[in-house]
Amino acid sequence: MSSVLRLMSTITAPLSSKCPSSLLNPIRRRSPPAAPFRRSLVVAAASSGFANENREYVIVGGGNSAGYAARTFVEHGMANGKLCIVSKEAVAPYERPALTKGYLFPPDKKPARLPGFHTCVGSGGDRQTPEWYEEQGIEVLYQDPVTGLDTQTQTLTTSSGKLLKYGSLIISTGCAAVRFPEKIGGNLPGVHYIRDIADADLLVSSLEKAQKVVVIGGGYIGMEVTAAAVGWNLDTTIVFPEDHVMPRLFTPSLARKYEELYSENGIKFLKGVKIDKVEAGSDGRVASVVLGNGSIIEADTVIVGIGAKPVVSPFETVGLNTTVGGIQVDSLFRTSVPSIFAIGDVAAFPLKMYDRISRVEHVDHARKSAQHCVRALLTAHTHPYDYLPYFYSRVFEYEGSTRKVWWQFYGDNVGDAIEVGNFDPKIATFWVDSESRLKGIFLESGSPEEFGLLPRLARWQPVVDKEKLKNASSVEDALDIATSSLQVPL
Ligand SMILES: Cc1cc2nc3c(=O)[nH]c(=O)nc-3n(C[C@H](O)[C@H](O)[C@H](O)COP(=O)(O)OP(=O)(O)OC[C@H]3O[C@@H](n4cnc5c(N)ncnc54)[C@H](O)[C@@H]3O)c2cc1C
Ligand SMILES: NC(=O)c1ccc[n+]([C@@H]2O[C@H](COP(=O)([O-])OP(=O)(O)OC[C@H]3O[C@@H](n4cnc5c(N)ncnc54)[C@H](O)[C@@H]3O)[C@@H](O)[C@H]2O)c1
Ligand SMILES: O=C1O[C@H]([C@@H](O)CO)C(O)=C1O
Repeated sequence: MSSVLRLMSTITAPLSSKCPSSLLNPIRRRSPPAAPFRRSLVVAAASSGFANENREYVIVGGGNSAGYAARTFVEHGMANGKLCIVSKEAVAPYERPALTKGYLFPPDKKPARLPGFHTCVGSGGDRQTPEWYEEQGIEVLYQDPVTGLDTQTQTLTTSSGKLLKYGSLIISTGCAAVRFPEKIGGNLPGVHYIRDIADADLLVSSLEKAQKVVVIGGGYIGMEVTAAAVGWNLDTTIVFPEDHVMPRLFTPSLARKYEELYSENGIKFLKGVKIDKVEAGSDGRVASVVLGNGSIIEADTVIVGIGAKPVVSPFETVGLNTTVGGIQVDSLFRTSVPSIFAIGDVAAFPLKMYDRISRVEHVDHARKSAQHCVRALLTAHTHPYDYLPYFYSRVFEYEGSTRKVWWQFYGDNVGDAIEVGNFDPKIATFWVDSESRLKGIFLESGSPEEFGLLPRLARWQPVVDKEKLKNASSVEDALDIATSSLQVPL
């Protein structure tokens, strides 16, 4: 599998070959969504609030992108009495990244709790508490997932039996954790998956009495939760099938630096192994993990982070294109059905810079796609979404930790990888293609100024001297070499 495919968990169809013409020429194909209907609903909403069943704008999903979409509706003065959010969760939208970071700090290190991290605090915006939604006149239906959609009558059905008629619909249902099947112990008490705050609460209650933890999966969740378990002083083992952590993004050499740091913190690694099953003890709770090679690891708590899949149900049956994995949209987040949009993790969108259709399962895209979609919907602007991929992580952040880790990555991890620095604490990797263009940059422990260079470099893709970069004396030197190749002012 190419590294491009691995990095994005994406569909990598070149736009020109596989994208339907509606995606390539969205503006010619369709007029702005359902404008006359929208106007009639404004009148209905203004005169009767939410008493009647018509909602002008409905967002399905109460996660990261929903919170940012709500903020954008408010900024345009289009929320009050017009916007409804239908959520499966019991709480208002929050910054999901906190769940495997501040939320898992040990009890004596001031763990993050709501209302502290409601959107949009992660990007310096307002803390949108449930009261904020009320004050803005936004209707939020909690714990009432959407179960059906009729596109002819523009009506949603919820699990409690509500019928919600919409003018424009934004689908922001995100992803769900991939689970192990029940028959191999995937649902045993003490086996955890982390997607939402209810999952994180369950995990914390297990960690409070845990001694032996096994983390399955060497991706984002695996790396962040394993580091969190160190803060709780738990006997922790991480198990995954590949030969190094973060295989979709890290080079083997970069991964080794993080693995060494984790080992110094007492974490044990079992690499290149598959899981056979998870077994219960006499009390019915998880007691061990059986590996494909027959060995058994004792565990009272197991955390599974083996990937996520887009939540397309119940929308896959109503004519939306879900053959690409998520819900396919154009550069303004319009689906193939008029007046229906999709944003965030669930949306398969044209990644203009690299000329392919992608899904991105990271919060920066969740935020930006929400803002872009709502602005396009409300102002009828037609600028195509032109996203620069940005991923990051932070671990060992809690007070008293001996070594904090924080990295950022921008761009595309294709071409030759050139590593600079010794992880003391900085290290950088530059991905350079066959035409010597800088395509992607990873930086650990940079200063704010250094991190600030990354998006500009990844966006402008300067032609760099690979030999000079390889011989750079430090991360600072390498960044100087790369930025001096930029043809545009910084
Ligand atoms: C534990 C964790 C840590 C993360 N950390 C980072 C990080 O450090 N950096 C980073 O860049 N990204 C991170 N991510 C990824 C980031 O959180 C997601 O990309 C982002 O949350 C996507 O936003 P979204 O709105 O598309 O989906 P979500 O935030 O997942 O929201 C989807 C919402 O839809 C709801 N829903 C689903 N189905 C229905 C239905 N039928 N009816 C009603 N509601 C429904 C869900 O309950 C949820 O509330 C993390 C993800 C997780 C799980
Ligand atoms: N900092 C961040 O951006 C961040 C942090 C946490 C979560 N997330 C998001 O949450 C979602 C889930 O994260 P994740 O870490 O589960 O996914 P991931 O794709 O990052 O990693 C999955 C890992 O599980 C392993 N794996 C797959 N199948 C397995 C199996 N059968 N047995 C054992 N291991 C197996 C893979 O080898 C891989 O290392 C993703 O969308 C991710 O982007 C992001
Ligand atoms: O983007 C983020 O938002 C939360 C937190 O900053 C909110 O306070 C978090 O941990 C992130 O990485």
